[in-house]
Amino acid sequence: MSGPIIELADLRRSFVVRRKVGRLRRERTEVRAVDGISLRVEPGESVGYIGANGAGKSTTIKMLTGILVPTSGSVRTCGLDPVPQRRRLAAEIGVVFGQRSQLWWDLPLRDSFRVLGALHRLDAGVAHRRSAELVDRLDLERLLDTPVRQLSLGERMRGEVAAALLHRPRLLVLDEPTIGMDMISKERLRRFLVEQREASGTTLLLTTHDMSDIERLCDRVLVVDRGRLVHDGTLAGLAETVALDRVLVVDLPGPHPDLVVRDVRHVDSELDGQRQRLAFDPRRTTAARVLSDVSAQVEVVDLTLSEPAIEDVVQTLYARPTEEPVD
Ligand SMILES: Nc1ncnc2c1ncn2[C@@H]1O[C@H](COP(=O)(O)OP(=O)(O)OP(=O)(O)O)[C@@H](O)[C@H]1O
Repeated sequence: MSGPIIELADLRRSFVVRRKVGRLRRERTEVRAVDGISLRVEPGESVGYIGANGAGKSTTIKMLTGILVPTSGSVRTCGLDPVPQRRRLAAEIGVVFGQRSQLWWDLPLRDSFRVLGALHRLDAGVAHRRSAELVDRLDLERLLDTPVRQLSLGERMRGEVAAALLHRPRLLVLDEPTIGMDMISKERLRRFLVEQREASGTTLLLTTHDMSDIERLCDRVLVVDRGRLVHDGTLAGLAETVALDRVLVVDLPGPHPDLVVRDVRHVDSELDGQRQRLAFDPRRTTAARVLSDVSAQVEVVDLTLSEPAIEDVVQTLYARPTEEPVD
């Protein structure tokens, strides 16, 4: 099938909530969770869908996966109307929710894969071959007989991703896939997703609060604010629009006065200057140049480079007074 994988046109979803006003009165208020979003995602794209808490990300995902009916506008996923064609859509998409499991808590992973294969009506031989391949690639072999509730978060998420890919969906939707995971588990999962995309051309749509997920996985970033799309472009384009400083943290062998480096703002020092934070605008200089200038003054024993948090990027974007929604 050709055509876009996701197509939203003026999509809206409101909720009526009852808010307490004063001590006794309750007032009905309309929350516009998604407020007129239009976009297309083409096959093979990898798209990050980001925004602050309550921006409308999950509501959008629920509509494009058929969990929630839109108030108005249209949504097509893999050419299908998600709610009425939910069963057909299930064959085309895989969904992973970081905070919710699609696996059976008391069953070993192996059995969950069997049940899912049957639900997708896969031939037993095909299901076995596919799960064996995913088990191998996601390093799940030694965990197959462990009940899901006994798995660590990172292990369970690898199981979730395998489960979501068992039927070879064209679109994989990941809602906060790395939330709560340690660095090594996050990196492992990201590497797998990059490989998956290269090998199978799976389209990825993910929401995350972790900038590194976007950096490693997405070539396009959509930013949503109060139900409206406020950025659609590359991460580099977003960084340029927002122009947030990056921060280089350097550890020195001993106490040291505050460093003075060109194109750098000294943020703070700890331990009598043994650790110093240096902020720089990536459009004016690079981490390599800052490091080289610091090394010319003093030995650097360790360093880390921190990226702006998604919350900061998004907040700065909203704070721009001339910003108009793109749709
Ligand atoms: N079932 C519901 N009933 C009432 N209000 C809802 C419902 N679901 C979502 N909302 C409201 O809609 C808005 C958008 O919520 P949504 O969960 O889509 O945000 P989000 O961007 O996914 O946030 P987070 O990053 O915190 O997951 C919020 O104000 C939320 O309170």
